[in-house]
Amino acid sequence: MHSTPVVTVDGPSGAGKGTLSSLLAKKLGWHFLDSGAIYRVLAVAALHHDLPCDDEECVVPLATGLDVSFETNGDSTRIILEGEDVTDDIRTEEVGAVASKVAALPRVREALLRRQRAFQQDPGLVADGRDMGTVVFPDAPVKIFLTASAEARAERRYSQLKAKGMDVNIARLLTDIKARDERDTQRAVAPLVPAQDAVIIDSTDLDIDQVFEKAMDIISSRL
Ligand SMILES: Nc1ncnc2c1ncn2[C@@H]1O[C@H](COP(=O)(O)OP(=O)(O)OP(=O)(O)O)[C@@H](O)[C@H]1O
Ligand SMILES: Nc1ccn([C@@H]2O[C@H](COP(=O)(O)O)[C@@H](O)[C@H]2O)c(=O)n1
Repeated sequence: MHSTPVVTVDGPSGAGKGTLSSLLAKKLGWHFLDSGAIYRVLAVAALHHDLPCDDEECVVPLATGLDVSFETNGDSTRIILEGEDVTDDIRTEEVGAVASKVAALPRVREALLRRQRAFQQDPGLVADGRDMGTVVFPDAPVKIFLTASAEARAERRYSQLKAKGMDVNIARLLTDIKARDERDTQRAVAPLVPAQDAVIIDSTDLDIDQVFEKAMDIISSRL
């Protein structure tokens, strides 16, 4: 068994996993894995290469040889795919939707396992995703499942995209979030479910500081 500690943060889209995980990683001085970014990069690569995103035979070789690097400089990380900076391109709702399609392919998930586990390095790792506590790091000593109502998550996404100057529609965002929840929870392999030993935080009525405080309490009690 690996001795480097891992805190896993799983949950549905827009629950605040990325925000919480990066705050925790900073506070603890640990590494941070944004596993969703890997699925998003794979989605962009499939789109660039014009591959059918639901065809396992086509996507598995791409996942296995995915030429991606995460270049961290202080607080910012640039994501480079095949020599091209795709940091901003991977964050659209469209790419998120394609990511959830490639993520439903069992052999694609298998092909990305080793790449994700390689992030487990001293002094510790905070891992953000859907199956961090159930599949990728089942022995993690601290597992958090962060959720919020679909309406709260759509509102958060709306504010986030509006702040970036994007033209967004809240009803459409809510529909997209529900569709992504459906795909992520109903897929045959590594569906989105809390690990049996996860602590659930419902952030619907909590601000970021309150969520962070709860998570730090959980970590202190388990480590
Ligand atoms: N508790 C909270 N209250 C209000 N807004 C929040 C809260 N947590 C996060 N947010 C905001 O919600 C938006 C989405 O958060 P974030 O990107 O961390 O979610 P996520 O779960 O990582 O989503 P995804 O899985 O789709 O990447 C961000 O703008 C973030 O600032
Ligand atoms: N461990 C994970 C992480 C992500 N996914 C899929 O990727 C999509 C995009 O993820 P974001 O967290 O960046 O929104 C997501 O909807 C999942 O389908 C996954 O399957 N497993």
